[in-house]
Amino acid sequence: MAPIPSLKLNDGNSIPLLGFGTGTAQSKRRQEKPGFNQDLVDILEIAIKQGIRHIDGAEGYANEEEIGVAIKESGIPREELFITTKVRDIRTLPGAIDVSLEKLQLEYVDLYLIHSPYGAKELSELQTAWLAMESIQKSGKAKSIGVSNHLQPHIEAILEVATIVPAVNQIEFHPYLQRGNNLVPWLKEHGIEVTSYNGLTPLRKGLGGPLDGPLKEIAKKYGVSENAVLIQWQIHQGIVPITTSSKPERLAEYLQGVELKLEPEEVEEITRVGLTHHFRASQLTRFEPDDRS
Ligand SMILES: NC(=O)c1ccc[n+]([C@@H]2O[C@H](COP(=O)([O-])OP(=O)(O)OC[C@H]3O[C@@H](n4cnc5c(N)ncnc54)[C@H](O)[C@@H]3O)[C@@H](O)[C@H]2O)c1
Ligand SMILES: OCCc1c[nH]c2ccccc12
Repeated sequence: MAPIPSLKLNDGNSIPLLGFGTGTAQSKRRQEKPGFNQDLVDILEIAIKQGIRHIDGAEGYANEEEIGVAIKESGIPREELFITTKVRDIRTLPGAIDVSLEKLQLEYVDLYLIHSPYGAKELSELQTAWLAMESIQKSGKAKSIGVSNHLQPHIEAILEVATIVPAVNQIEFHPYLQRGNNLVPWLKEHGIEVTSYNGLTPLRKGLGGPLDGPLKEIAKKYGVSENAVLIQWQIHQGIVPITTSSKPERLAEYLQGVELKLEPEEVEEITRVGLTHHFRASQLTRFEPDDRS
């Protein structure tokens, strides 16, 4: 399979168009079987063998050690991988990166994110945190720096003091959460790329909603899975989906989504139908819950 294409970030670095998430699919497993998560190492190794090069981790997922082992065991040269981690508590910056790098057994991460703005009581705390993030990038411990779950006011506060514009904002994004179509264009105008999570919500908690029919039809037309269609729907808009699975066959479906070509009318139909509803995956009450993941 051809290498997964990349998107250029505002600092000149490139981010592969599909990321493998380590935060949610494995959380149930962690509760059932605490301790070193060999299942995560195994699926990461499979994902890397299948061509995935972008891994999304976080201090808060408590699995950086496993990611480090999988990277070492994959045998893939470090510079061919794109590794993200996130700081959980901004008050631990800039030292937190050293702890993460030690667990990951890495000299640097490709992308370091502030996991959430909500740990800050005042916007000034976010500004202080951002300056610490800048010092981390300057030290070479993170090639790129960014944020996650930040809304426009959070980023506006950061931009007031920034000498480095965040490269990325990682947010929940799917047809049923397009944020009134405002946040993504605003981020792009400011040179900030978007990586998305919960992108498969219409096929999970949103199952039973108005997108069921269109997704099924489009997937049938191209002989791919519906999640491939949703992945391409994001990539088509210049968004980098972060998704995951513990099932290798699903990873293969996701990869088909990277290569899929959709007609502009198909992308628009998903956008239009998705905009008829608005909810976060975590707060869904409208459709029948789906727990097949
Ligand atoms: N920054 C943040 O605050 C934040 C929050 C949540 C997730 N994340 C990141 O994003 C990653 C992906 O998040 P996600 O797991 O919610 O993403 P997702 O919406 O892509 O869902 C992936 C899950 O859907 C399941 N799935 C795939 N196809 C399905 C189908 N047809 N029917 C039913 N289930 C199906 C998979 O097995 C997997 O468990 C996480 O692992 C984490 O790395 C970040
Ligand atoms: O990324 C998953 C959701 C999330 C946001 N902040 C966190 C901190 C620790 C663990 C998970 C999260």
